[in-house]
Amino acid sequence: MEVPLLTASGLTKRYGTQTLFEQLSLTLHRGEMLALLGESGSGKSTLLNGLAALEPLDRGQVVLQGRDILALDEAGQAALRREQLGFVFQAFHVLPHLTVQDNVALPLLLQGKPDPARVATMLEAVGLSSHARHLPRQLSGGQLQRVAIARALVHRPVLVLADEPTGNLDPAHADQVLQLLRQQLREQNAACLLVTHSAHAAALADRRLRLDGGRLVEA
Ligand SMILES: Nc1ncnc2c1ncn2[C@@H]1O[C@H](COP(=O)(O)OP(=O)(O)OP(=O)(O)O)[C@@H](O)[C@H]1O
Repeated sequence: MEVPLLTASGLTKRYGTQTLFEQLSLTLHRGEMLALLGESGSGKSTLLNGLAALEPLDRGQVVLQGRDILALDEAGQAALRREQLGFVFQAFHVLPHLTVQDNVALPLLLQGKPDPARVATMLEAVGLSSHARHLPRQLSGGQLQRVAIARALVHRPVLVLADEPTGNLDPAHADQVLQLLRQQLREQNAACLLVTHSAHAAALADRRLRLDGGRLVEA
């Protein structure tokens, strides 16, 4: 059996006396898209952010390609996020004053590895070559979400963390964005953890887990 890309174990998060989840385990393999479902407030976003050390967990280990993310110091975690992770959120986090191509180029610039050819390839892949020099305000919601996907993948991350990436989109555009994400993951042999309320999005994943009462169950 192939070694998992990511192995998380013992994940525990409490707010005061409330235990959001306790002793959760999770594995992800390369090329895999795993959907994370669960009611509002069940802790999906907290878990997603916890895996990337964007939110402190009370306990747990998150081993990505042999390295325990939570055991790294802050600089080490930031470097790992920059180099190995890609993020897609519902609110896009597309920077309003940068053109589409500059937004997509950002992860490469942050690593000191500018690569205009790679940016052009990603814009082509998401069907936005003709919008390269546009500003975000000139784009539709679906187009913005495609910018976010291009940016999340431009630096070839091994793991993409996506939190409701289609939450703002109509079904046709949601489907387009998800298919695109899938295709890009496959091409790069990367994995994706996809937090979603959408049954349709979940159906496109390889595997589905539900966070329910602090436990992860097959969905
Ligand atoms: N800083 C905080 N202090 C106390 N409680 C918090 C804090 N942050 C989040 N919570 C609680 O943790 C719970 C889980 O929140 P989280 O955003 O992870 O849920 P979710 O499953 O992603 O929800 P949704 O589907 O609505 O986005 C919520 O009940 C929330 O109120």
